[in-house]
Amino acid sequence: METLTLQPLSHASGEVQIPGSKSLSNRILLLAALAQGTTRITNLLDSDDVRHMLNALRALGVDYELAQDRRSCSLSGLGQAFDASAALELFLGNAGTAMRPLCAALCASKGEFTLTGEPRMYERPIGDLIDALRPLGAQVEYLGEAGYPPLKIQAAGLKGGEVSIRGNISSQFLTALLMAAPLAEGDLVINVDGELVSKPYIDITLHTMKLFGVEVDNQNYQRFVIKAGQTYRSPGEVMVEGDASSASYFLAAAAIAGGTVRVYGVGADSVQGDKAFAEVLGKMGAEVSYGPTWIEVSKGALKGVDLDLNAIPDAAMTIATTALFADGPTAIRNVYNWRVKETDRLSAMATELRKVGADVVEGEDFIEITPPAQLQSAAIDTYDDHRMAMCFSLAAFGDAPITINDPGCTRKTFPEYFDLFAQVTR
Ligand SMILES: O=C(O)C1=C[C@@H](OP(=O)(O)O)[C@@H](O)[C@H](O)C1
Ligand SMILES: C=C(OP(=O)(O)O)C(=O)O
Repeated sequence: METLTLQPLSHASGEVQIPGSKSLSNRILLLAALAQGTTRITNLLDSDDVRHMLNALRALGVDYELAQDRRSCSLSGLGQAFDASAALELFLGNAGTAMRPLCAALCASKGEFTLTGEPRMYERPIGDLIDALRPLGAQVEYLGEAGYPPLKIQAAGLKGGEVSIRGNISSQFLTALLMAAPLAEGDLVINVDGELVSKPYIDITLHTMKLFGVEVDNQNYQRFVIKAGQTYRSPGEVMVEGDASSASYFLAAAAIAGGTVRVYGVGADSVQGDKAFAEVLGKMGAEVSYGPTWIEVSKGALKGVDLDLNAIPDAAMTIATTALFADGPTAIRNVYNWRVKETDRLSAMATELRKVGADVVEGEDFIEITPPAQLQSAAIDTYDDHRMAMCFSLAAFGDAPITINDPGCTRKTFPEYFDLFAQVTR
């Protein structure tokens, strides 16, 4: 296994151009494929999750040309749902933003599709989405455990109607249903059953659908109405915003170490909920300013916070390691679904924070972190979770070296992370 040892760091400053958003890249690619017309996409993310979407679209007969650096793409939309004459198997890695939305869009298409992925994908639930799709006519078979991929879809389109979907495990189920809705034969009414987690990701979905010409009547995130007769139409050119979750590591580095870091590509105008990460750093005591397309953070004396971070589950992981440098304990609450992401993130986070000396309470849906007087040197296991690798790079701001096991796992969303981190912390 590859490892990377970070010697103790004391400084972070500079400017970072943040690569494209995973959430936006995969939504834009899917809607561009379904839309009428050609879409020219710039600042596309080049990472495993996006490659899985691109490979699936190619197999589904979508024509596109990628630039050599894979960061811009010209894609000819089908102007309709997918239609495959031969049975297809699509491998989607561990990309939730590919598996869930493609599953719904394929149910609304024609053909026989088998959706596979990495072993961890087979432990990540999808049953709530399938339960919502079946009353609309979807024929889905679980090839392994019920409620989980791999799946076999015998697709013959979706009818309209009124359905309920549970939102307490992943917002991606609702996102998937929303994006497939215009492909259904009639009006679709979606009722959210119970709590909806990760709500800002629904805003990203509605924003992207609107960009492609589809209006959704959002009734307080509890009921969504999508009128039939709407078709996705290409807006022509689309630029993908920088990834707000990827920005969090650099902003946290500035808050911890001193100096000033400005990230470009994501700012006050961003549609991504994770732009609010910097506000959390502000509550911890950092100095924060926003421009339309940038965010800047400088050091303050950091104090612990006690916050519900359900709305920003990805960036919340960065708060967990930033908490190592606060004066006093930090609690991150209402993050049960950390358990069903790339790994069980509550358990992984607790285990690795203890290795550097923190005192940690792991609850069913929360984590409390009391920082040690001095961080200990440790080899951090990353559990094939890009965010474990990235957020533990911040532990190197203590006085002891930190080894990151399998740093290459950042390829899921941010292959060049450690190079950029080295530039900012040099
Ligand atoms: O829709 C999206 O793009 C995402 C939604 C979130 O997942 P959940 O809704 O499962 O929390 C987030 O953690 C994931 O990285 C991306
Ligand atoms: C949860 C994540 O990914 P996915 O899109 O696979 O759900 C993540 O990137 O932190």
